[in-house]
Amino acid sequence: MVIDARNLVKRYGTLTALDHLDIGVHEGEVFGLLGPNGSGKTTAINCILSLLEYDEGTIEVFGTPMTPENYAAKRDIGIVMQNVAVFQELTVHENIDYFCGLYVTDKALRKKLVDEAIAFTGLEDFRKFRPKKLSGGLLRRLNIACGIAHKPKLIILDEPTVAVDPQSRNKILEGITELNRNGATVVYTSHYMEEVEQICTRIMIIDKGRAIATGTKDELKEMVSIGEKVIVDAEELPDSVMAELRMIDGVSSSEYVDKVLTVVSERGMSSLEEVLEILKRTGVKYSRIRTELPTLNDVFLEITGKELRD
Ligand SMILES: Nc1ncnc2c1ncn2[C@@H]1O[C@H](COP(=O)(O)OP(=O)(O)OP(=O)(O)O)[C@@H](O)[C@H]1O
Repeated sequence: MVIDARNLVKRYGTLTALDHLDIGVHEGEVFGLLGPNGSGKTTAINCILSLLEYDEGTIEVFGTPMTPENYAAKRDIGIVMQNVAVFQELTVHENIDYFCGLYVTDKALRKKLVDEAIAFTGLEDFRKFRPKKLSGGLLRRLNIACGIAHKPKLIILDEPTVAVDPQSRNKILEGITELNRNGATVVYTSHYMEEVEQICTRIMIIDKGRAIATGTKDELKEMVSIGEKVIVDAEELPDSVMAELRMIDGVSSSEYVDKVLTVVSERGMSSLEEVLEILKRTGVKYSRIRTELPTLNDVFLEITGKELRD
């Protein structure tokens, strides 16, 4: 296992930020830590990296106990923190060279690695720029380049796309997938379920410092009792039609709010055909129709009773 953290407890005064949390990350995974703001993602990462003391538990990284002095392990870890941490007085190139130089002393090798990191993050045109001249998205890309230039075996990214424009966000997500394809194990924290679904091979959903579910996105979605949702924009919907919709075999709930009809089926069931048949037969005027499969938000909602994006 690349990371084997067991029974982690971290308290800040009376607040328990990590509550007997186990995190196991296997080689080659893109492991997603998904949870709302304040659920303990950053705290968990900081404990794993030995940047933060914890109250209980054990942590091994690359099979060795993780301590602040475990430099052998640290050399093989790339960290991209939530807050951009670069030197304002250094250029893009100098920043990446500085961080890479913490791990790589051979100048020729370092030059090659820095150039690769610049190309990888698409910063070629900004080599000589200082951070304050960069947009938010480019700054994030610089932050990533600084964390990964030395080609670490394990890359930990803590919410690297917060407040990033869609173009940079896509570039970042594609880049992470590519790093993984090139052999890095990745730990990715986020409160955006779409991102985690897009790039992570296995996901742990956490809430209040506790793991509430772990698995592939398909495994997690199998945990929810609902199946497909049919969503229809309809100007008007008489109660008699609502009553008929509720009678469809396998429908677990239906509601009509703000001119939007939502019919939810039980797991493994679909009601699209019947919904359409009833709407047509009863002459209900409708416009847009779409279906949605369960999301990770539904998993979160069903287990915790609240939305992931509170
Ligand atoms: N230094 C600290 N002192 C006291 N409480 C803290 C400290 N750092 C974090 N906390 C609290 O611990 C809990 C977990 O915070 P943490 O930052 O790990 O969550 P997170 O999931 O990373 O959230 P975010 O996405 O907002 O960073 C929160 O309730 C937070 O307020």
